[in-house]
Amino acid sequence: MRSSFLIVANRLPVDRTITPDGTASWRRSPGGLVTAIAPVMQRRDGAWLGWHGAPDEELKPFEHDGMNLIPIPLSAGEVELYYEGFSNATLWPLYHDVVATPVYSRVLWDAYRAVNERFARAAADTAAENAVVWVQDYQLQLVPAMLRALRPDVRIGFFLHIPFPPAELFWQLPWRREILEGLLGADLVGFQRPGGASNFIRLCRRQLGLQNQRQEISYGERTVRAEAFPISVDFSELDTLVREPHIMARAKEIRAELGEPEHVLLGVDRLDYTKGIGQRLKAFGELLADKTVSPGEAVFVQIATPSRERVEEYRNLRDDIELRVGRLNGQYGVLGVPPINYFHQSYDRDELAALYCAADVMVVTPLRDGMNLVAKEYVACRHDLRGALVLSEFAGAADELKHAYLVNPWDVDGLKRQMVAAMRATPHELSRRMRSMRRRVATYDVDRWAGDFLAALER
Ligand SMILES: O=P(O)(O)OC[C@H]1O[C@H](O[C@H]2O[C@H](CO)[C@@H](O)[C@H](O)[C@H]2O)[C@H](O)[C@@H](O)[C@@H]1O
Ligand SMILES: O=c1ccn([C@@H]2O[C@H](COP(=O)(O)OP(=O)(O)O)[C@@H](O)[C@H]2O)c(=O)[nH]1
Repeated sequence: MRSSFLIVANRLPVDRTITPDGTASWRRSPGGLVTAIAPVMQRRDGAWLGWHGAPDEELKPFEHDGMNLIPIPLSAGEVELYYEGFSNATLWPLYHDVVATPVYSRVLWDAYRAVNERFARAAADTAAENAVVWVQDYQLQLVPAMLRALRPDVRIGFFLHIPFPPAELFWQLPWRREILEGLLGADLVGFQRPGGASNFIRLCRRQLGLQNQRQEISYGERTVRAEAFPISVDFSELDTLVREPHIMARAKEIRAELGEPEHVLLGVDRLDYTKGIGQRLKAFGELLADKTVSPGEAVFVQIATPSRERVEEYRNLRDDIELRVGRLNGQYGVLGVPPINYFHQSYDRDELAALYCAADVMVVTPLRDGMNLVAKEYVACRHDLRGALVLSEFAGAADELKHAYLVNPWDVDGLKRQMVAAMRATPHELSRRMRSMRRRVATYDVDRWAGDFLAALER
């Protein structure tokens, strides 16, 4: 059946997994893109095209949690070259300020182009006459132009969930022209921050010699708009969830399980080198070393969910983080009281909400991050106006959450100072900051994000 509203993303909201007894089941896909797009899709009629997380498997369209899902197959070779390769070993580090060295390889590029072509064809086959097609993220930057060539009647939006880098970095990419032309196939290109939109406009001028009037780029007969739309969370759903007795009880239980420390600090991230997990552990380790805090008085809970585990940088990162955790616990722990509770596991919404409620200080220290929904989720969960957010200036969320304890994660002393300030803040100070951040996230929630983007696309 054809749809008049399509989401096209690398991932579907669920991954197909095979349990040890051989039965197939579905598990929520990792990351913030799914967190944000799923509620948008559940409230609209339409279909979501994406990969279902299992290589070499062709599946029929199916319904899940009120969403129509259309699986796009990827072979094991394509997973390696397109997903792990060009998407996550080339574009991901390049777009995150080259915090790791990008791999430039023609073989990876060829796979990226071929998979983008498959997504574009699938979208062209599924879109109804004059449909709205909303393409998501860096894995599919060629789809807008490919789809336009196949279906000039449809309206095409594109949203980039990660930062769009400055021209000086983007310039490294041997296929910079092709990527820009791919994106220009859209009618509207959305970014997390205004800086991303202006980087893109500047590159279109420099690389392609195009003219623009503020946000509007003239491209042949068409005009393409480039604008920031900061993504957000389902504020009211989280705000309602954390008032439920089972979440409140679980939050209390978590503090008890941790030994009723005075300060619970929390980190929740995919195990990714952009997230600054090492930097925050270093800062916490130094606070233990100089006895600013003692084990038992302060406990750090770090959830590092498995991510892109076959990419070399991610494997190295895991070794590095686990070595650090082991060393710090070995050096400063006392029997039954490890200062760091580290989990390489994924948790569901209820457990995360309880953890957010149990944490006095949420520590979000990416070296670069498109938005960081974890920061906004923490704010949405703290209707008690307690809790402090330590937030990196390099996360998109820092534009909006100005009353967080803002940090430069490269500055260890600054990071330590802000962690201590957050731990020692008075209830009055905490509520002043939290109230203001909650006002922002409540107003600019995920519905507002999608509504603003789609309204701009329709204009
Ligand atoms: O699909 P994976 O390779 O397992 O990675 C998970 C997702 O990571 C990235 O998330 C980004 O989107 C968030 C929501 O906009 C944003 O808050 C965060 O800063 C980004 O890193 C990636 O962009 C997604 O495509 C992945 O699905
Ligand atoms: O064990 C976990 C850890 C994280 N998340 C969710 O994963 C998303 C992470 O999004 P974010 O924007 O912070 O970063 P990303 O992983 O997309 O880079 C958030 O919605 C978290 O609630 C989750 O469901 N289970």
